[in-house]
This record gives sequence, structure tokens and C-alpha cells, in this order.
Amino acid sequence: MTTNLVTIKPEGTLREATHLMRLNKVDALPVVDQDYKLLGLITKSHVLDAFLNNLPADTPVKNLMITELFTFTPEDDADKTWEVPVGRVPVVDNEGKIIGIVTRTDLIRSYYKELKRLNSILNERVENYREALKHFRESQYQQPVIYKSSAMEQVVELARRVADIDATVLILGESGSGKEVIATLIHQESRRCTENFIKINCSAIPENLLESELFGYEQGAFSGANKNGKPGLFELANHGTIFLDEIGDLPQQLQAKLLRVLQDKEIYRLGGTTPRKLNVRIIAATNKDLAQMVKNKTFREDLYYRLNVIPITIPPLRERREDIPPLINYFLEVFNKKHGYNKIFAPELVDFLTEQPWPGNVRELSNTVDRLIIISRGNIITLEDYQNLTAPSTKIKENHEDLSLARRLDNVEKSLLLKALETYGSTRKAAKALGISQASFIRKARKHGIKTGF
Ligand SMILES: Nc1ncnc2c1ncn2[C@@H]1O[C@H](COP(=O)(O)OP(=O)(O)OP(=O)(O)O)[C@@H](O)[C@H]1O
Repeated sequence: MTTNLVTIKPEGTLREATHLMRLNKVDALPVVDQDYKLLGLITKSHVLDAFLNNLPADTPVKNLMITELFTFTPEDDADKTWEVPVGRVPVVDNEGKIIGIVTRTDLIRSYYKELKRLNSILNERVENYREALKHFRESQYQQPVIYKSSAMEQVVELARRVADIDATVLILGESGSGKEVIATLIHQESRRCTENFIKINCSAIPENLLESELFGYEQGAFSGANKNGKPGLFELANHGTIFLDEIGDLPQQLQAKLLRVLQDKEIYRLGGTTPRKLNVRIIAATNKDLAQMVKNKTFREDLYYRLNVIPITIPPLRERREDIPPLINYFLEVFNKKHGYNKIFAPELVDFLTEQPWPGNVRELSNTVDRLIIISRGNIITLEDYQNLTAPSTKIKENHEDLSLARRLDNVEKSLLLKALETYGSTRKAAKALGISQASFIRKARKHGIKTGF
């Protein structure tokens, strides 16, 4: 309601009323006595009628005002304004004194304000749900943890034990050894399992986008940003778990921010000044030697200790070869279903893969099973199928007596480079797996005509 009232006394004249209405841009004036008791109301149409009827300008308003008024008390619901047949309703206290006036314009203005406020809350909510749903769908495909070795049994047992202690977990292990699988297990076995499990690969997102991805941004934080602002992954993980994969690749500036989140349990969106309280369980993972990175000063020591509350180390597959046969069976089931086959491994191939030093990790084994299902002709996948897959060029050429040792070594080198690149997806990781520098990997790849993107 409007409390800043312009009123007129009953003795006030038509001239004064016209002047007051024009000056204050109002369409009506409450007529009050010296104690501000409401006596009546004079409106623009009364004034117009008076002049049309040639009433003199000094006629007192008490002669024209309406006295049969709709009024409200301060406790009345403003919505009642829509129920009365007039556009403005004076508000009076229990002594009959006027304390304000409610007009339909007032109502529309306040509805408009409220609508804008609700709209922005709604937009923020919708954005939150949309993002959460996206991540939820991505994590829909849940898979079991397959193992037989006692080494993995210990890992799984520890993961289950810490699942319900809300402490931060740091999972260490080579690339493709199953760190994400264990992180998922921890979330699923924890009290937070009905909430979001948000995964983020810190090395997969460009450094300049990572901060807004993690912490979100307020509206207008930067050009090109969503105009309603955007929640970060931490907010989406609220009450649930966030899995920070490849934490060793987190840029230094964000290491400081993450440390603050861990300490204060709140975040600031980019461009924001109000903190948002968070209740998120953090699981981090890396294939890097974080302790060494701390020594080299490329990873903050304080953050390392905050993350390393419960370390879980996953041994590489070559150190737990008993897991290979059940993993093969599991991947056969998955990929047979995917490709519509019903193939099996010949027992000697399973023995061969279990006995020979397996060069990769679980991811490579999974890729190998997938490809063997696709390329093998029969329903039984044989050792020969595997040899054809892993070193086709060397195998064929071995039959040619005229190949020199240098050529043969070249062929082996080429197929190793190709396989590493295919398995690890980047020259950096492939080079690391082969124990050579990235520059040397790229040089060798060029020599063999392998495209690396450089
Ligand atoms: N014990 C397991 N049982 C079933 N599948 C597994 C197991 N371990 C790993 N995998 C599968 O192997 C692949 C690699 O596992 P995962 O992504 O968990 O490895 P990672 O250590 O997180 O890898 P990166 O360091 O590259 O992120 C995935 O497809 C995963 O489903």
C-alpha cells in the first residue's frame, strides 16, 4: 500500500483538490479531519463533474466527496482489492484514522516484483535440475566390481568400510586400473547413495573453464555466460559425493580454492560475494605421485594432507592376474550384449592372457575383449585372433624371410606406438606407458606416419 499519502481537509476547495492531484499525480484524495480520521474520498471524476456542472472553484470538497467507502484494515489481505468494485481502497486503523491506500497499480507493481523474484529462483532451480539430471544420466550405467585376487578383495573391503565414514578419500592407481569403479562403489555404499554422484576429470576440462565448471558463476560473471548464472559441480553434488579424477592435474590456483572449500565447507560462485554452504563428500583420484609433486612444489602440501585422509591404492592388473579370467568373462558379457553376439574365449587364450605379462590395465583388457568380439570370425575367439589383433604387421611379415632385423624392429616399434596411442588416447599418456618422453613418442610416430594430432 502507499503510506506516503496526500490528503485534503473537508474545507479544502475544488481548486486545491485539482492542484494537489496534478502536483502529486494522483487520481483521488482521502478527505480527513485534523486527527486524520477518514471522512470521505474525492476523485478526479468528482472534480470533472463539478466543473461540468459549473460549480465554483472554491466549493469545499466536503460537498462532493463520497462517504460510502470500501476500507481495509492493516490485517486485511491485499488480494481483497480484486474483490471490491473500486480501484483504490483506503486502509484505516481501529480508530478510523487513515494509514495508507491500496491501489490496483500498487498490487500490479508488487506482483510484478514478486513474479520477477520467483522467476529467477525458478530459473536457477531448473538449471540445477537440468545439470543434475545430465550427470545422473551419465552415471546411470552402474557396474559391478569384478575381482578374485586378495589384493582387490582388500581394496573393496576398505572401500566398503570407509563408505559410511564421511571422510575424504584419495584413490591412487595407474590409469585404467579401476579408480572410478571404486569411487562409485564408495558412493553407492554410503548414506549419500540416493544423492548425486558427480564425476569430473580435472585434466579433461580446459583450465580456463574448470573454475566455473567446479564452482559455477553468478549472472553476468563474464561475457557469454548464461544470464541466470549457473551452479557449479560442487553445488550439484551438494548432499552427495563429488569425484575429482586426475586431481594431480588441478591447476595451482584452483588447488588453493579447493583447499578453501575443504576447510570452510562453502563455495563462492565466480563473480559472487555470498558464500553458499555445502555438504559434499570428496573423493579424489590420481595416477600421479602426489607426494613427489608436493616435493617438487607442483601440488600444495596442505591440500595433499586434506585429501589424503584415507588413501586407497589400486594395484595394477599385472600384479593381480587372477582377476583377468573373471574380468574377461564380464567384458564378454557386456560386449556380446552390445554387439548382439554370443562369443566365448578359447581356454588357451584365457590362459595365455593370464600367464603372459599383461602390458595394460583393466581398460586395455576391456578394449581388447571388445575388439576381439568385433574382428573374430568364429564364435570361439582364439589365440590367433588375439595375435592378429595385437601385432598384425609383425606377424604377417615374420613369414617373409627377407625382412632385415632393422625392418622387423621397426614394425614392432610401429605396432607398439599404435597400440599405446589407441589404448591411452593421448601422446602424453602413451609415451608414459612406453617409458619414453612425449617428444620422442611424437618423433617416432612421425617416422612411422602415425597421426598424433601434432
Ligand atoms: N574391477 C573392475 N571390475 C569391472 N570393471 C572394471 C574394474 N576395474 C576397471 N574396470 C573397467 O575398466 C575401465 C577403466 O576403469 P576406471 O575408469 O575405473 O579406471 P581409472 O583408474 O579411473 O582410469 P583413469 O585413471 O584413466 O581415470 C572402465 O571401463 C571400468 O568399467
